[in-house]
Amino acid sequence: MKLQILSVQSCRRQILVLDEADRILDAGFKYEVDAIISQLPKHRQTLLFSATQTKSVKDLARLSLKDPEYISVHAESVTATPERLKQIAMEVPLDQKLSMLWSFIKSHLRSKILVFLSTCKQVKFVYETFKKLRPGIPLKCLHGRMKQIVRMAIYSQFCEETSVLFSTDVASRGLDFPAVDWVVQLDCPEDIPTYIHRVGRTARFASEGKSVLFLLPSELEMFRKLQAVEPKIPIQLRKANTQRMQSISGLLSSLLVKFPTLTEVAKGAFKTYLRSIKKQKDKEVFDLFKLPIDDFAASLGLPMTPKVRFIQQKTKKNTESEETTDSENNEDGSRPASYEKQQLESLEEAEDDVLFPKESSVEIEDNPAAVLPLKKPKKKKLKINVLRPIGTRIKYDDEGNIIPPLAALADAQHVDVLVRPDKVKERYEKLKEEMKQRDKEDKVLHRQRLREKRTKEKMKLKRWREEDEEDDVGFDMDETESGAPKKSKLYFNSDDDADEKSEDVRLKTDSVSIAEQEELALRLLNSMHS
Ligand SMILES: Nc1ncnc2c1ncn2[C@@H]1O[C@H](COP(=O)(O)OP(=O)(O)OP(=O)(O)O)[C@@H](O)[C@H]1O
Repeated sequence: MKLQILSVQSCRRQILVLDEADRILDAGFKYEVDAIISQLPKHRQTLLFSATQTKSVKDLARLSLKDPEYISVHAESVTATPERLKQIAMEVPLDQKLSMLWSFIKSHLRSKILVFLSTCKQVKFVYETFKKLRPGIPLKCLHGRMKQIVRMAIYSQFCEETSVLFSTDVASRGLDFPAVDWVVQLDCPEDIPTYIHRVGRTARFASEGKSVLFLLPSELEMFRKLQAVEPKIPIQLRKANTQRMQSISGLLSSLLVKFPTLTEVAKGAFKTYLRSIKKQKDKEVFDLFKLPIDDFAASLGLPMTPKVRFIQQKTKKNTESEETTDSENNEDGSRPASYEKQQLESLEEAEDDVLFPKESSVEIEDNPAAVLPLKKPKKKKLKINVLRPIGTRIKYDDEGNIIPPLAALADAQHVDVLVRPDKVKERYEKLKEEMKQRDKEDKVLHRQRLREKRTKEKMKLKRWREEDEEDDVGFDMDETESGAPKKSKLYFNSDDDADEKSEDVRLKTDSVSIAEQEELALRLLNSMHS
């Protein structure tokens, strides 16, 4: 909830109206309210509205009220909450909350449900994960980190559509959603007025509605406080039916693996929830150190419990305190009552600078910049321990005797035992001979391969030429223009040796051809004479 001063030029205005006056008058808006009042005439009418009106003289004195009159619309009402509202509280362990909420939504698919959570990151986490798990009803989310125009769009959608809206306390006051069937308070409200405003989102005017408040075992004091309110809040404590509950921690784990960005959202939800508990003023209800933190992290699907500085500091301090001297303890060995308080106070003072934004905003908002410390954390310097003993590594030989490392260099007396130069020389010679022999063998092998290759090539060439000659003999009997017979074609000319051979082949072929021709001519002549 934020208050924005648009213009304070109102000296002629006669009436000041403050809706949700108890909230507007609390410390968070002091600067803005004082600025507005300073611009208004002293003689004016001041109207304050709220379902949980402040009667604090201190608050009212700030407004310079003269003879204030308290008017209650429900003065005759026996209950502080709407008459048609059915209210129940359920004890649910922290690690079962999400599974319980999931099961609740799955069994109320035709209801319009408004779910309240403590922080923006929790809203984001539940909205993103449940959306991916597809419960069978439209889901929406609303929180203080959203722009006003987006918030208005979500508001309109939720007014019109049967759906589930996950929200922070940004929707706990002043918003008039029609026909909300259920208000689910997944996280315990900070105080009784917040409870009344939250449940007031249903059963409005003449309509009916139901609300359920999830309480951790450590938060049951809130139930007793609600019962003690006057006029009464008719709320009943019921046992959760865990048999009908569908556990979703496994599904959430799978989602986090599939969508790694969700892991960061889950970590944010985890941390901001713990921070919100730590920040609560009512320590009778909210006790951070009673929470099953590891189980809570696992229930969000996180594989490991994220580190939370203020819890670690507390745990560390507890461990250290166990080692303190008896002088700090009472005679019976117990710790003085003030000790724990002191520890917590000093811890809170130290953490507040680092963990909480010093904003006037009432909603617990997860400003990452506010979480970061202003000073850069100093990098841990690497220290080299020069006094560390060196050379203590033990080596064993084949027989299991200990060989000190670098013994040959460090201790000349044992050099002979460890390294024998004559043997080394002998070994080198042997290796050298072997290398030479292998080299020789390699050369021979290489030459042999070359020879084989060349022979193969020659053979191939010879075969081609022979084939070519055969072709010439069969089909190329024409003479050239000069009368000489055509030369056989030479396709490959890569080798001198091959050239000579081809010449022989060609000459032979030519001579046979002429002889045949002569023989043919003689036969013709003989046949003519005969
Ligand atoms: N006399 C009336 N006749 C018909 N409808 C009414 C009447 N009074 C209130 N309503 C309806 O009841 C609903 C709640 O009214 P309104 O928002 O003014 O309540 P409110 O006290 O300001 O609530 P809150 O501050 O808790 O949000 C509205 O939808 C409004 O139209």
